[in-house]
Amino acid sequence: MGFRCGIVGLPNVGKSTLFNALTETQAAQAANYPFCTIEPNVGQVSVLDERLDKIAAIASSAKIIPTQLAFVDIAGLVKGASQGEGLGNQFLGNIREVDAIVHVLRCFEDDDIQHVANKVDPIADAEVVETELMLSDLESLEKRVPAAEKKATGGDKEAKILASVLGQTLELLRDGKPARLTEPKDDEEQRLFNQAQLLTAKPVLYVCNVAEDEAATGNALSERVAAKAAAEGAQSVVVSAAIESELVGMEEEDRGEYLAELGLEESGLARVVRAGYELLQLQTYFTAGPKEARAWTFPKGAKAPQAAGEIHTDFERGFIKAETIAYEDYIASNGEAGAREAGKLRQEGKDYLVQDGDILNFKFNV
Ligand SMILES: Nc1ncnc2c1ncn2[C@@H]1O[C@H](COP(=O)(O)OP(=O)(O)OP(=O)(O)O)[C@@H](O)[C@H]1O
Ligand SMILES: [Mg+2]
Repeated sequence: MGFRCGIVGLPNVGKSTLFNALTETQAAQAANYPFCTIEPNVGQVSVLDERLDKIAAIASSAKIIPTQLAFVDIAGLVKGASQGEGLGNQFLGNIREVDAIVHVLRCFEDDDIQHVANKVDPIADAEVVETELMLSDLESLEKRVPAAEKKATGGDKEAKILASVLGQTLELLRDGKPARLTEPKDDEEQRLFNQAQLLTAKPVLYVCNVAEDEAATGNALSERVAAKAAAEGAQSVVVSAAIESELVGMEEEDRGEYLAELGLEESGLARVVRAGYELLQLQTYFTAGPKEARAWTFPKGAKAPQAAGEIHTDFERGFIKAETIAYEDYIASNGEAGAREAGKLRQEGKDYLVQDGDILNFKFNV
């Protein structure tokens, strides 16, 4: 099971256009009318990483397999969703299932494209969506906190911890602040907080969808979004979904030329994927051999057996050790044989904290 980023936002802001470009398919129907998307579409997106190409060149790998991140195109959310308005509850349910939120904000003017509030204002738009998510969390905690408090008076230890941490969250929400700002006191509080699966606890990336000629510079609207993101500990990127959807159909060469013409160094999608990866606190390790060089995703802070489990559950179950080469050492020693000679190939056990960029070879026995 992989990590999933849910693309959310008001209707008709460019979510499906972005999703299609991301997944390089026309799987999601992008059209100029609100509520065009009802069932969420899921797409796997490759995470580009130049380290993988370098490793593959050294190992003379026949195949290169990048790691992937899943994006989900969720239907547009409107005011009143928490009360079941629009396609309300279904949307909130879809959002609950993702690990991070990619919030698309319309930052382009175009009289031909209808805006549900008839005005382009990304800050107001962002607040509409956030308010719905906060109301949904608030409603759920208004029930759960008193229930936990009642159980706690009966002597239930876990309920006591739950009441303490979610009580703090409830105060924040009543103050109009997202659950994400909760500060659990210890690991146990953190665990129970995570288990509560609140919508506003999820990390957020704002995608400012600008007009084609503003993709390189952003505009006054995207600057306001950037300021909002900074104040909330969220992130933001400037992308023109219109450009991205044009890039998809192009040959590699034309693509480079077109990007240069627009004053862009790389496609906005690469930045969205990278930001999504960071948002989820994900890191990458590699496996390399003549058959293939492959990147694998693991959550930051994972130990060797858990990272091995990303390849196969048997690797985790029967884990013996991991032969490990740090990325810089692998490059400097020109591959595994050189690293071994230079004493840079380490034998690591089950408590090893896997580092971003590690080249690993797992020994296991089942
Ligand atoms: N940067 C942009 N500049 C101009 N037009 C754009 C831009 N991004 C998207 N559009 C146009 O806006 C319209 C709506 O896009 P899209 O269908 O992707 O919205 P959506 O957010 O998925 O809507 P819904 O919530 O209804 O599913 C489309 O006509 C699309 O071509
Ligand atoms: Mg859509």
